Amino acid sequence: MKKTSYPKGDIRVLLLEGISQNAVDTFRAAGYSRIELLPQALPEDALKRAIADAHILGIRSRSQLTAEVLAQGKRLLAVGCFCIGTNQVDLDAAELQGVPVFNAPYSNTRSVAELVLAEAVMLLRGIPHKSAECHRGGWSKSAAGSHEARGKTIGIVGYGHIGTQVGLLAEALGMQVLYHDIETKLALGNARPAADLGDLLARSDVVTLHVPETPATQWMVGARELARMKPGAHLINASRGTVVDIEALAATLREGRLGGAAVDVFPTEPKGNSEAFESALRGLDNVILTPHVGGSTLEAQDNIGIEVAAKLVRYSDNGSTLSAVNFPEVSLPEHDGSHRLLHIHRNVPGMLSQVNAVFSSRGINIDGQFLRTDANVGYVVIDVSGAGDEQARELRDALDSIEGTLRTRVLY
Ligand SMILES: NC(=O)c1ccc[n+]([C@@H]2O[C@H](COP(=O)([O-])OP(=O)(O)OC[C@H]3O[C@@H](n4cnc5c(N)ncnc54)[C@H](O)[C@@H]3O)[C@@H](O)[C@H]2O)c1
Ligand SMILES: O=C(O)CC[C@@H](O)C(=O)O
Repeated sequence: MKKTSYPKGDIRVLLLEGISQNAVDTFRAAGYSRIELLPQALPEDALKRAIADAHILGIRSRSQLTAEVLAQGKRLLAVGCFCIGTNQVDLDAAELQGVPVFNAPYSNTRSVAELVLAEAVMLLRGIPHKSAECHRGGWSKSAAGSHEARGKTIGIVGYGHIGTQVGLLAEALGMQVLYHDIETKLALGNARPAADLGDLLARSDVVTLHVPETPATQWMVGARELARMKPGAHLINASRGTVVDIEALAATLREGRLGGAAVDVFPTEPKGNSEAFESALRGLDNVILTPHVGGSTLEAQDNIGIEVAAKLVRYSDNGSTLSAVNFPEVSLPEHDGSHRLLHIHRNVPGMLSQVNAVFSSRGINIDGQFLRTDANVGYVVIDVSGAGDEQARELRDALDSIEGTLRTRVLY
């Protein structure tokens, strides 16, 4: 294990929102010891205080890392979202602060897909309503409104990692699979693209949403879209709460136009398990309500813990930003020389020549240099041999004084 310039024992890792113990174990195995694991998200003020002391911050979907919150993270090196979605982080603000953000793009995909398929079957059979009646002492043994999934059409909006898995599972049950995506997607199995969203809504018995939260997906299913769905069809949303207009959905369900719905995500979600859940959908028997647990299986959380912690360790130890969601991606080899320096800067012309001048003007030969840029930021990693620790610190200070520098580190 290469010794880092900043001792690992001093690097503070703060993990919020009940992240898996596997993450802690991964950090410990890599030599990190100052790890704090909290079961809940923090309110804004507490989050601002906590981020001020953290070098590495791990969150899930509840912690809102706005530009204002991030600005308190003066020591912050990296953020890990121990989930798929990264909409809770102001990614541009993080990047311009020199902070890469990592996530787990696949580890809970299967968990979401399994839940969605199970909900599709339950809704097609009218089980939520029947179950609620039984709980009240009722007994409506009847086949009316109960359907097999076989032969029915499932319409998948957002045919990405989760959407394609849902499609494959649904096809195994004998369902017809239609999908709509803004990108051209390879159809798996016998799935077929719909002409557009309206076409998908009009032809599906079950519509399931698997898009990310973006300006284009905000309220993408409202009264107009619900009106285009087949009478008696079902809607499933396990994507993000801002994708569906919940009031419009509740009104449509009350009118009896749709058969039912399963909703896992909401425009406003409780910050923790002790906060009350409010929604216009509460009390509707034909709606399955779940507390944002689509990806919450032990299998998924354990895998996510390892995956994201490993990415954070790799960045902290080695400088690699491979698979960061907001940052130029650099995959770095191990380096046997004396020092590795990181320079993160605004992507403006002339930066690299100024960086190189810092080394050439001191007669220091560069062993290896790795540069990647995106529209906002450039990330350059410089490996050198033969420089002493004192000289490495002096090089860092010289790099720091280049105008447009966002962050500089001597990694080792
Ligand atoms: N409920 C949960 O616990 C849970 C768990 C995991 C993920 N999620 C949510 O599910 C979302 C999807 O996850 P994924 O891994 O499949 O993501 P993904 O990026 O693999 O797939 C998303 C797909 O949506 C498409 N898309 C984007 N904008 C669109 C639009 N306006 N119209 C149609 N298609 C559009 C993309 O092209 C992409 O194919 C995540 O962004 C996350 O918000 C929720
Ligand atoms: O675990 C969470 O809080 C979020 C789960 C899910 O919405 C995701 O984006 O992966």
